[in-house]
Amino acid sequence: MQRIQIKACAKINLSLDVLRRLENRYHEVEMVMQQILLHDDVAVRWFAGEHGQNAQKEKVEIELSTNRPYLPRDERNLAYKAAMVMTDRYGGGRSGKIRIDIKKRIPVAAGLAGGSSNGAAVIHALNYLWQLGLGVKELCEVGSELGSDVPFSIMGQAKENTELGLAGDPLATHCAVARGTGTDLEPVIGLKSHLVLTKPPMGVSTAEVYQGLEIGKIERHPNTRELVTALAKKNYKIIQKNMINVLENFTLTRYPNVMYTKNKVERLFDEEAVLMSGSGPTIFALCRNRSEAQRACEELKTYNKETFWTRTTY
Ligand SMILES: C[C@@](CO)(OP(=O)(O)O)[C@H](O)COP(=O)(O)OP(=O)(O)OC[C@H]1O[C@@H](n2ccc(N)nc2=O)[C@H](O)[C@@H]1O
Ligand SMILES: Nc1ncnc2c1ncn2[C@@H]1O[C@H](COP(=O)(O)OP(=O)(O)O)[C@@H](O)[C@H]1O
Repeated sequence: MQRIQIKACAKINLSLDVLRRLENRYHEVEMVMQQILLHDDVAVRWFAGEHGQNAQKEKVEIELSTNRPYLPRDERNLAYKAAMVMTDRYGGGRSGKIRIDIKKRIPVAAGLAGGSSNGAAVIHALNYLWQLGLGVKELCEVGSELGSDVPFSIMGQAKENTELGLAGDPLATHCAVARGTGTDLEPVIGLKSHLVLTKPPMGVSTAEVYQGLEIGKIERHPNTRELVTALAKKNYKIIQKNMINVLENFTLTRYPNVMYTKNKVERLFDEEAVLMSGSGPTIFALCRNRSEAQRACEELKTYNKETFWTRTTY
């Protein structure tokens, strides 16, 4: 039996712009995605079965466990689905069992790509355990079959999980500009910051938010180029000025709980350093140091149980 454990990190969107609705009901976006240290632990074991003639008859079995009993443990789980996609593509001639154990910390349906990070981790794990020798570009291509956020998770995990041997790959990065449907990724210099994240006790459907968005009525768009330059120059004033998420207005208006949380966080911080991540409902704030993040976390925990202090990865 061979085993690897992967740090499946969450992401935040430092900016999120929607440019247009596409014919396939997806949307063309332009966003800056940043990996954060808050992570799930994804352990993957490969029990090789018999080789030779028997291998033809046997196939690859997949088994999954998680500490969140309400999550599916079959192909509806992105980690399980990732194992299926990898088996379809690269499992030919192999027989045995893939055992996936997920210890979740990242809140679910939160705008933090928790599920995507689990899928990405399984793709990395099987590339490693099966010694496929695939680079980040090829792994991202597999990941894009699972979801729009999966390729970024693959790039981030390649940087953070050095034991995978891919940290030097040109596409391994903590931060990227995402274009197209979110899978066309350009590595950029990221943000070094402590953070507090807080999620009201509800989930948000990404599809509902995109479908509900009225693109013509968006009032403020982020300037992605300006944001990328500001990140490279560590110009926090300009970074904060461009921390705009065009999905925020829809989620805040539709869910008063999220609006309430955002107002609470804004009262603790400079308003410009506070933003909703992805389609929500998690609200994050940039903090000056760890103790500020810890203090804010204590305070916000009294409103939302799912409140964390963490930092970006860099
Ligand atoms: C909004 C973002 C920002 O990073 O993240 P989350 O809030 O989900 O974390 C992403 O664009 C979400 O990525 P992800 O959650 O992987 O989306 P997918 O599974 O690919 O798609 C879910 C649904 O969202 C809508 N969708 C997604 C991506 C996109 N560019 N346009 C869309 O309209 C589609 O309706 C799709 O059916
Ligand atoms: N491994 C997983 N972890 C979390 N959610 C998962 C997983 N697999 C499938 N899901 C499903 O995906 C949906 C979105 O999950 P998640 O990735 O946490 O949200 P978001 O994209 O908003 O960050 C949830 O409704 C959940 O049931």
